[in-house]
Amino acid sequence: MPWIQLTISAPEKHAPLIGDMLEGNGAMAVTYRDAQDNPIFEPPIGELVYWQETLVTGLFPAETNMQPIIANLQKSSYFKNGLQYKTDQLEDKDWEREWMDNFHPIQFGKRLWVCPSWRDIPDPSAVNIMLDPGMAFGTGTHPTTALCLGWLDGQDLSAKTVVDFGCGSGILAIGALLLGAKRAVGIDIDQQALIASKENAERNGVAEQLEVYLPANQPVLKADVVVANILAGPLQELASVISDYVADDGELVMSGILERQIADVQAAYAEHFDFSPAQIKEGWVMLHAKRKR
Ligand SMILES: C[S@@+](CC[C@H](N)C(=O)[O-])C[C@H]1O[C@@H](n2cnc3c(N)ncnc32)[C@H](O)[C@@H]1O
Repeated sequence: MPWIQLTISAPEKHAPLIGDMLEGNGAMAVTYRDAQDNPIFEPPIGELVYWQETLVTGLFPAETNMQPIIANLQKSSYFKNGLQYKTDQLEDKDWEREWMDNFHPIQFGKRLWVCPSWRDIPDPSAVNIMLDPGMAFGTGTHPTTALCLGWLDGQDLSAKTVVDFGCGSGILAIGALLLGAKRAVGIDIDQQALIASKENAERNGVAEQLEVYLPANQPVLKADVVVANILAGPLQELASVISDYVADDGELVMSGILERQIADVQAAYAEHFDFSPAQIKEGWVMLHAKRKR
């Protein structure tokens, strides 16, 4: 399927919100790059802090009418000095190549590395997730995935059962299995994500321990750890479904939340969960909670 790629130059601190706006307008995937390393726009006249700009790129299906989306962005107060944007038509193979060029091994916490399957492993003695995200979300480059991986890295997951709600590429479920979990269940509304998760699990030798499901078929079970990196809206709508997966002494980790959405998400879970202080990275939030006793 060919794609339209919309690339916007945004102030670094607003980049997550711009990415959120692109997703809210139908982007299938959003990536972030430092504008200094990837200059494609002329610096605005008189603008001395160009290096603080981030290139936010949204990938849209080819049939998308981009004009209303661009008009919406132009109205936003983030672009009071003018919206700098560029659209390109992309074939699947170009998108894949773009990912491949921009995706390098990254370390999370003390033990965990995410390594693109086509690159060399920097530290063979580490816990290495070999990953090829395909069209599914989840390479570790997004702050929400990074926050969840960092949390998983700090846990003793030996023999634990983990539910990865919104599994995308399977990165969190596979990371948990490689860190010692005995069983992981990935759930996603996107069939491509389930395929990518299974392929990545094979690549990492943990396919037998990972089951994947569409929500319509999701199993009934209690998990020691539930990670849900989806957006604040679905986290609130699915509060009872997600809560039901958490065992009595289990833990819940949620991300995909913006700072201004913390209170609403916590309120949806407050009856049954006690929250630790929020962890924040580049405007994105990870919430950790334990079931109330
Ligand atoms: C932000 S990505 C997270 C992927 C991966 N877990 C990670 O941490 O990088 C969110 C994923 O949740 C899925 N998703 C969105 N809404 C969902 C829902 N209501 N139920 C299940 N999955 C959902 C999307 O298809 C997407 O793959």
